[in-house]
Amino acid sequence: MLTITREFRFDAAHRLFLNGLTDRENRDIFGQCSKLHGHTYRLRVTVSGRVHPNGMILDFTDLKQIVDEKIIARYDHAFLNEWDEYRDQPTTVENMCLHIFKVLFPCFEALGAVLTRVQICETPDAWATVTPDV
Ligand SMILES: Nc1nc2c(c(=O)[nH]1)N=C([C@H](O)[C@H](O)COP(=O)(O)OP(=O)(O)OP(=O)(O)O)CN2
Ligand SMILES: [Zn+2]
Repeated sequence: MLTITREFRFDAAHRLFLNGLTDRENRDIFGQCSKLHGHTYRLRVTVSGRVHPNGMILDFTDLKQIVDEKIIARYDHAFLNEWDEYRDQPTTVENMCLHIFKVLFPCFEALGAVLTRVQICETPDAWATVTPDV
């Protein structure tokens, strides 16, 4: 399969916790990550589709515009826990990937491309990846 990928970066703060638990209980589960801290996240977005006569699946500029508008504008320099999508679930890279995939999929579908992978790196050596169900 032929795909194209663009990488984005955003800085955001978060803390990992479960609603309804005490600070002590959250600290037992999430350790230091239950305290407020931040990351420079790297987000990789991959799409596939047919190669158009211009030689492109999708212009990287259009890909960037969509991701900037739908994701980066909301998440860069944000406190992630404040967003509705994380009201009832922790701001792990797993949940972030699942949410971003859900948001972006229809945007690329409207342009005739298929979102095939979303990957978020929280640190240089820890990340999550989501691909569509087959
Ligand atoms: N499966 C997941 N595990 C963890 C996540 C996650 O999103 N998914 N997130 C965190 C925290 O956000 C934490 O900030 C991760 O930072 P990290 O530096 O990796 O923390 P560590 O203590 O594990 O690494 P050190 O290199 O020892 O500082 C935690 N887990
Ligand atoms: Zn963290």
